Amino acid sequence: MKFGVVVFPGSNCDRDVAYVTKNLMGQPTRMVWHQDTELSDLDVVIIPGGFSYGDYLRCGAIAQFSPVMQQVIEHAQKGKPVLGICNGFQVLTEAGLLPGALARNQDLHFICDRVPVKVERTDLSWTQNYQTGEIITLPIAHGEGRFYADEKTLSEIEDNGQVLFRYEGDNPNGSLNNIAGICNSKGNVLGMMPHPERASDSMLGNSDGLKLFQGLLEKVTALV
Ligand SMILES: N[C@@H](CCC(=O)O)C(=O)O
Repeated sequence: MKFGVVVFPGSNCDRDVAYVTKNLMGQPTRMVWHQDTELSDLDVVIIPGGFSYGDYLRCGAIAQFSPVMQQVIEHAQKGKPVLGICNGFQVLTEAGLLPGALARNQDLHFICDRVPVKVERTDLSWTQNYQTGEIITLPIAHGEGRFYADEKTLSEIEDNGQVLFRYEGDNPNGSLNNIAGICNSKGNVLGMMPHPERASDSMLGNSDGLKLFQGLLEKVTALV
């Protein structure tokens, strides 16, 4: 399975993601510069964390206009997997591939921590290797991670079962309904604020995030 990792000016988790897909999972992985407009060789597109365009205006607000994004949208429209981690999640909401928005954390501080996260749904490839209701620990590092959606959108997200990950216990950033990660209605686009790639190598003391990437290898057809 071939992975593509999108790189914007200011991305800083691109190599961490590639380390997981290439070194830990042994899958072909291509770094995709944001001006690249050819993604047809890829099975999975990952938009990594970081500070694309210096987080000017709003996180992800400028990256959505990069040339690569039109191809990312087409990739998603074909039902192929797209994962946005942290800044990648912000880019996906800005691009309209996921509902809602990520606003500044409620205390207006950048948060860097490890937090318990509950896996809500396990019938999609992304989460099939977890148990429903399992509490995992994942790193977070963001200034704009407070998930927000208007009332109607929020109830649609909940009613459709689009919440895959929820903060357990303390809500670190004020996200509505403790939302940490959502998918689109088809299930093939996932955005999450926690960083699974930073919790994938047991050498770092936590590999709770690895199962998410491994899930993609085993049953991609279950995504749609
Ligand atoms: N720059 C973004 C995300 C950071 C990241 O992706 O790690 C923020 O502060 O909200």
